[in-house]
Amino acid sequence: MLVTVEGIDGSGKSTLVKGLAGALADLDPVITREPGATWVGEAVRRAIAENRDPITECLLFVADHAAHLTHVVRPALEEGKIVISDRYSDSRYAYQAVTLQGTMPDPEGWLRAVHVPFTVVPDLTFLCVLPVEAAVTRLKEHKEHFEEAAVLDAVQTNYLRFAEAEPDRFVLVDAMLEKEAVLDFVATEIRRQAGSGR
Ligand SMILES: Nc1ncnc2c1ncn2[C@@H]1O[C@H](COP(=O)(O)OP(=O)(O)O)[C@@H](O)[C@H]1O
Ligand SMILES: Cc1cn([C@H]2C[C@H](O)[C@@H](COP(=O)(O)OP(=O)(O)O)O2)c(=O)[nH]c1=O
Repeated sequence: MLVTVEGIDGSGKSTLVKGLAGALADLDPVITREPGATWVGEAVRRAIAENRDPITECLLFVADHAAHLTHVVRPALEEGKIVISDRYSDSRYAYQAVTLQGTMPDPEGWLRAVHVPFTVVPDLTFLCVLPVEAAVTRLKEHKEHFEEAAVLDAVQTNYLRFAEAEPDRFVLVDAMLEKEAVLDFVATEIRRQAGSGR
């Protein structure tokens, strides 16, 4: 079963995924992430730091996804493992649809067409949702971050649109709850879905 965790920067994804490793230890999940599950992530970090060309950056994110699938996701799924990924293809559809605006007519359509022939669609996607101002406050307090509030707002609007279009795959998570409550909600839902044989 492939589970992904999505949401804007500062929505609590990394905290949640770390918590899931402990809370679901008996299910022996493979915990992974995009970008950075393979060496390609280093090229992505460099592209983000240099902040030059959005198409180059986007294609590096896609390359990171391809390597992630080949070296981590597919092998683990073939072994029957539960795979939990902190970000996955919906991050591209949500973020690059914004960063590629003005470079081509229909960035989201292009991104989806690039992924479809080789990606593995998640069984379950948790979308961590919170007011953009709350995410920005958390980020300012605790870590470096890359995106402006206006970008994060557009990204979150995209994510919510995806969730509405695929209600069977997406589960909305109230990211304003206490960390423990978020973890408990998501861990319970993963156990329920794993038990139903997804
Ligand atoms: N539910 C929560 N309530 C309050 N603060 C949180 C919560 N979850 C995470 N945080 C804090 O917010 C910051 C960003 O969280 P993080 O997990 O790194 O987000 P992301 O991976 O989505 O960017 C961290 O300092 C983290 O401790
Ligand atoms: C995976 C992915 C990430 N990103 C962005 C989101 C983040 O701003 C940045 C780094 O991702 P990440 O390290 O997950 O940041 P955070 O933990 O703060 O959410 O890259 C994309 O723009 N497209 C993608 O496909």
